[in-house]
Order: sequence, then structure tokens, then C-alpha cells
Amino acid sequence: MLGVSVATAALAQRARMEVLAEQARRRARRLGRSVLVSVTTELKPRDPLALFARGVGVTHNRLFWSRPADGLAVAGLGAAWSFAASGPERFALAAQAWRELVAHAEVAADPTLPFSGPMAAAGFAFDPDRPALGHWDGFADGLLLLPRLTLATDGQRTSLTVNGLVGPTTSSIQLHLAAARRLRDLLGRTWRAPQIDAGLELRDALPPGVWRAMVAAAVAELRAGSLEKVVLAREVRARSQSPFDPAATLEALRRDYPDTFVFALARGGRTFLGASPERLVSLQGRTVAASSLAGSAPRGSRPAEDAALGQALLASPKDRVEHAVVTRMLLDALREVCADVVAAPEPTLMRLHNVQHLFTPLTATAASGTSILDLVARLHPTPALGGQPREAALAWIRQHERLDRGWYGAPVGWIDAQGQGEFAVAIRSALVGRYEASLFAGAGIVAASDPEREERETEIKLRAILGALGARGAEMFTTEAQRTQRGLR
Ligand SMILES: C=C(O[C@@H]1C=C(C(=O)O)C=C[C@H]1O)C(=O)O
Repeated sequence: MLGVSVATAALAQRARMEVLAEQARRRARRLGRSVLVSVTTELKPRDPLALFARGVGVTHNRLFWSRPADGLAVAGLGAAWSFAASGPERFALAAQAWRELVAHAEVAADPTLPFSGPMAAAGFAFDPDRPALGHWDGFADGLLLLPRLTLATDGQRTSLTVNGLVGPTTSSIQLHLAAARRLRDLLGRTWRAPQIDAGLELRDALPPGVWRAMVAAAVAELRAGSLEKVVLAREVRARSQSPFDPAATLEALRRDYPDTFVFALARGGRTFLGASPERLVSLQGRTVAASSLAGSAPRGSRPAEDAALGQALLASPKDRVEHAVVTRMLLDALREVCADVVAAPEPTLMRLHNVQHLFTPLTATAASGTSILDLVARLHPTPALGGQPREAALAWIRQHERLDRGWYGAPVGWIDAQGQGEFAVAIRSALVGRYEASLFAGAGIVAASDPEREERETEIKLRAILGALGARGAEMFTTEAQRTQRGLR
């Protein structure tokens, strides 16, 4: 089947949904709790980002996830079920809640379709023990969100999934169906990304110079020998004259950063979004893939300059140390729970529009019954975002960084009914409100780091998201030092 129209799919789904709902109702009575019903059908190709865009103002929860270079994209609207956890056990609590939900679900899915069956989006806080500063309300330490409606494509085929809960006494399936129908009506509408015309005003969350001083303090500590590496982040606040449009930003990100994970989770008026080049971990069957990504250099404007910068990065002892710390930690952590753990022998370059990185892919075989969330719990935070040794680095960050990372730098991704899934590290990201956005970027600090160079590195990393939010020309320079140099203040 090449896909059918929305109307036909809706009719087929309604009938199937009602049959399953009746079975679920009986099961719910027996179990004394609600049971999930999930139906997936094939649709004619359409763009999930358009559904994400159209859902604004219609539902509180919207999500988007894609790997543009692979043709993969998924959008979800509404919440058929959600789960929030707090504290350090947030991964285990989320894994258990999800296992219990799907264990008794009534599912009609076609495994040959992309993202078939119930699929929850998941996001986590970087550090549940951080000092919370407030603007991350609604983004729990751990959040699972099963949309009422999911539209997904792998570039070849497109699937539509409707999810709903059936209670033991009264059935809420009618309500779910009505809500899903309302959301499904949005599918037919056309959408074109509007021109982004922002006019941004930027300022650092910390007073000028304070970030560099903090890096200098970290370097002193690293040279004293108690730490091997610590990653320090900056927050830059952007104010726009016209309202931000997250869907337009996602469109720009997928165009300019096709080799990244382009993601968004909108909760009411605020959207956490980004284009991360860093896969934390994926699990497909028993095959595990992870990546070490650390060590950065700018892109050159001409091919020869670009190649020279890349070669210098590959040969830089400081960057090789930063990188090796991450690869070693990933190898050790995966070996505790997986077989056949292999890392590429040497890092290669990952080249993105704004920056190039040292990159080492890793693969492994998981024990059967492993959930992607078990792997996430073990790997987060890697020393690409935390440091080494992990606990000492986290303590240093908590004490000195003076910002609330919230979900920045933390796992974001999805999990399916079999416990398979994929998580990216939420970098190159921002928390976007109507007129205000908080952008985040960090850099790995080792004993050989130089504060000014590290600040420049965060600058380059910030450009991805700044450009996609509509910054132009001079607005791309976020640091006081850069603006002064260019006579911009
Ligand atoms: C911390 C960030 O990026 C991480 C740090 C890198 C580095 O220090 O070289 C490179 C890639 C990422 O693992 C960020 O983009 O905010």
C-alpha cells in the first residue's frame, strides 16, 4: 500500500480503535487500572513539521524529532499519557512507568512502518541536584510524553498513530477519539515556514568577564590535579521584537544542519528545541550505537583553510585529551552491560555548518531485555557535558557555573513499546518563549585550556541556534569582547 488519504485512514482507525477499546475495557476492569490503546495506519506522505506547526494554540504538548539527512521525522500532538519524575532515580522511574503502561496495551501496529505503535518522547534534566532557577517550570527532571497523535516518516513511508487510555469503569476512549479527530483535522492543512524576521537583542546571563574568570578558576583546579576535565556552559538571553516561531526555527535548523538531530518539545508557551550533532545512545534490537564527540574547531571560509583547521584539530594534544576522556568513559560504561563493545580506532572529523568536532563512533550488543533508558541512565552525563571524574566535575559545576542548565546537555529522545529508541544530547539548544529565549553552549575544559579560546568556542557553537532564531550579522556576536572589538558597543 502506498498510503491512503487522511479520511480513509481515519475511518479505518476508528473502527479498529473501537474493537481494541472494547478489549481494553475488559482488561482494564480485570486489572483495576487504565489500559492503553494504540493504532497505527499508513498515510500518504506529508511533512510532520507542518503538523507540529499547525498544532500551535490547539494543544499544550507538541513534539518534533528528526534526522533530516536520513529522511526521518516525527511529530506528536497532545498527551494520551504522561509521566513526570524527579530526583536522581528519574531514568529508572520513567523506565518502569513505561514498561507497566505498554505491558498491558492493546496495540494494532504494522512493524514495517516507521515509528509504528506507541512511542513516547522523553526528556530529562541535566542534573536533578542543581540549583533550580525557575524558568524550566514544566520541564520535569524526567518526562515521558505519549502523544494522542503521532505522524512519522522515514522518507519512504508515512505512519499515523492514535493513542488513548481506556479506564476500568467509564471509558474515556470517546474523549480521546474526539480529541484525536480534532488534531487529525490539522493534518490536511498546508504549511509553509514563514520568513524569520527577528531583530534580536542579546545579553549574557552572567556579567561580562565572569565566565572567563570561571574558566580560569577551573583551569587552576585542573592543573592542581583533582579533576581531569570539566565542561562549563554559558547562557545567552535573546529578546526579539516579533514573536519567535519555533516551527520556522526548526525548518531553518533542518535545512542548515541536516546531519544533526533536530528536536523540539513545546509545553504551552515555551519550547525547548535544538539541532544536536551528538547521539548519546540508540538501541535497535540488541544493537547499541553511541558516540564520543568532543574537541572543536571553527570551519574555514575557504576549502584549504577549512582543511587546515581540521588537520590542526586532529593533531591538537589538548583536544585529543578532551576527546579521549569521553571515549574511555563510554567504553568502560558500555562494557559493564554490553558485549562486543567497539570504538573506532582513531577519531575522525564531524563537520557541521558552523563548527567541526572530533568524533568516534562506538557500537555494542546489549543483553536481551535491556531498555534504551537503562543505557541512558548509565551513560548520562558523559564527560562531553559533565566531566571526569563524573561526581567531582558535577559538584564543581553545581558550585561555580551559576546557571540552571535545565534540559540543556541532557538526554532527549524517544522510546518504543519494545524498549528500543534513540537519545541525543540536547546541545545547540534553546528554551524559547514568545519574545525571550535562553540559549546554551558549553566547552570542555582541561588543564591546557585558555579561557578566551573557550569563550570563542561557545560563540561558534551558539551560532547554529542564533541563526535559526533569526539573528543576522552583528547579532551573531554574543560576547562583550567580540562586540567591543567590532565597535558594536
Ligand atoms: C557542550 C557543548 O558541546 C560539547 C562539547 C564539545 C567540546 O568541548 O569540544 C564538543 C561537542 C559537544 O560534546 C555544547 O555545544 O554546548
